[in-house]
Formats: sequence, C-alpha cells, structure tokens
Amino acid sequence: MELKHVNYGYPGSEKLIKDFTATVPNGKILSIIGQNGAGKSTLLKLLMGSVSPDTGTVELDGQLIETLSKRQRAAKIALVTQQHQVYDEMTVKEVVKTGRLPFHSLLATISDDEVRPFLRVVDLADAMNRPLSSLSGGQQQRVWLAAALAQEPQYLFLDEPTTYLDIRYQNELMALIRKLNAEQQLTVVMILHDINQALKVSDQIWLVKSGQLVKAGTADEILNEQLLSNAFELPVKIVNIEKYGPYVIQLTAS
Ligand SMILES: Nc1ncnc2c1ncn2[C@@H]1O[C@H](COP(=O)(O)OP(=O)(O)OP(=O)(O)O)[C@@H](O)[C@H]1O
Repeated sequence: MELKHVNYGYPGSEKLIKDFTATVPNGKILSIIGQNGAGKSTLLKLLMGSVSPDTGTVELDGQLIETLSKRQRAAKIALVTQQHQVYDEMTVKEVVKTGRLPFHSLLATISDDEVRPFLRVVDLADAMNRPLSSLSGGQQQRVWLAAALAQEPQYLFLDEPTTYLDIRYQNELMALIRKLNAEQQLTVVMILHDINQALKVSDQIWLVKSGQLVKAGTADEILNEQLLSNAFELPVKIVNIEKYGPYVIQLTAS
C-alpha cells in the first residue's frame, strides 16, 4: 500500500495533505503520529479510498485504489474508529455480524457459529448475547476489533483505538493488536496520540505535521528531541527509565 505525491484538500478548504509519499510496510505495525489537525485521519481515508487525492496516487497491492469497488476495498481493509455509540442497543454478536456484512446482503442471515471464532480471538465468546452497552469500554473496543476481524481483512486500520481507555486496557489492546499482527500477518495502520505507546508497539512510525511527512522511521529513528519538538511545536525531553527504556515527555508549561 503506498501514497505517491498525494495532495488533498476537503472541498472548499485549503490544501491539507501536501506531496505525501510513503509506503505502508506489509505485515508490520505502522503508527501515524502528529498534532491535532495534522491530517492523520485524512491519511487513513486516503489509504482506504474513502476520499481521493486531488493529485498523486494511492495504490493497494499494486492497483490504484479508485479502481477498486467499495466491496473489494472492504475485503482488504477493516477500520476500527471511536464513533460507534449508535449501536449501543445491539448485542455483542450483532455488532460482530456487522463486520460480515460487506460480504453478505443486508438480508442475509449470518450464523452465531460464523462470528464466534472472532469473539474468541478477543476473549469475549462468553459475552456473545450481552448488550454491547453492558460491557466496559475496554471490552467494547475489543468487540469492535472482533467486528473488524470478522471482515477477514489484510489491513487493519485503527483510528485512535485507545482513546477513552485507561492505561491497563490500553496496554491490553496494544498487546492484542501485536498478537494479531504476529499470528495473522495483518498489516496494522493506526493513529495514536500517545507517542510512547506508538514508539513501543510500532515497527514503523510516520511523523506528520501540517499534512506533510516529517519522517517515516523506526522508533529509534523517531526518538529525537528536536524532531519531535518541531513536529509537535512543544518542547520534548527524552528520558531513560530503568527497565523501560527511553520515554518521551512533552513539556506543556514553560
Ligand atoms: N470532512 C471534512 N471536511 C472539511 N474539513 C475537514 C473534514 N474532516 C477533517 N477536516 C479538517 O481537516 C483537518 C485535518 O483533519 P484530520 O482529522 O485529518 O486531522 P487529525 O490529524 O486526524 O486530527 P486529530 O488528531 O484532531 O484527530 C482539520 O482541520 C479538520 O477540521
């Protein structure tokens, strides 16, 4: 999956993504980090083909993304976002069934047996018949992950998956994503707000500022005070913590 010289602005707005060229590493975990409004979610939309570049190209497995139908794209890419309150009344299994829908007509019946394996992966098979709203935030996020997995994608996109989760659930979710990446060779692309989390879980990081790629690199290559301070427009200190390693501190007050 790759972006080549992509420029994009929302209709009626000024250019947001500027001459963006980068490759999503296959079978790896990629995180996109940057300030609010830097264009991270828009990059996901471009990679998914839900918006088209004004100039430049987006390729998915060697094909121009706009030549693929919505169904063909859904067969390859699944997205987990944080906007799903609408489905609160649904049961866990119903939510996971929505993940199968790109392949079935809306009238198709999807059996419980078909969705159970995906709930097993996220350790929620026992909660299958419970209303989604009766689960904790961390469990709900795992249900959405199961729904994405039910799509049997090659690429798993996550837009700020740890927002609203406390640190323990954040760590659990990240461990699960790593496991999925390792065991199912899923290519993971996620937007993370926590730089340290991104540094810890990612094989590659795209550091983005004002719609431009500042740097694509490994955690070691991104761990640079000046680079991060410039990109986030805040002073950054990197400290070394025993048994943890380097830790980025963003200084919010001068
Ligand atoms: N549908 C839209 N129409 C017009 N402008 C939009 C639309 N979606 C996003 N924008 C604008 O594009 C800019 C970048 O948005 P985007 O969501 O890509 O950034 P982001 O880096 O993901 O931000 P955040 O960290 O706050 O989620 C913002 O100024 C936003 O207001």
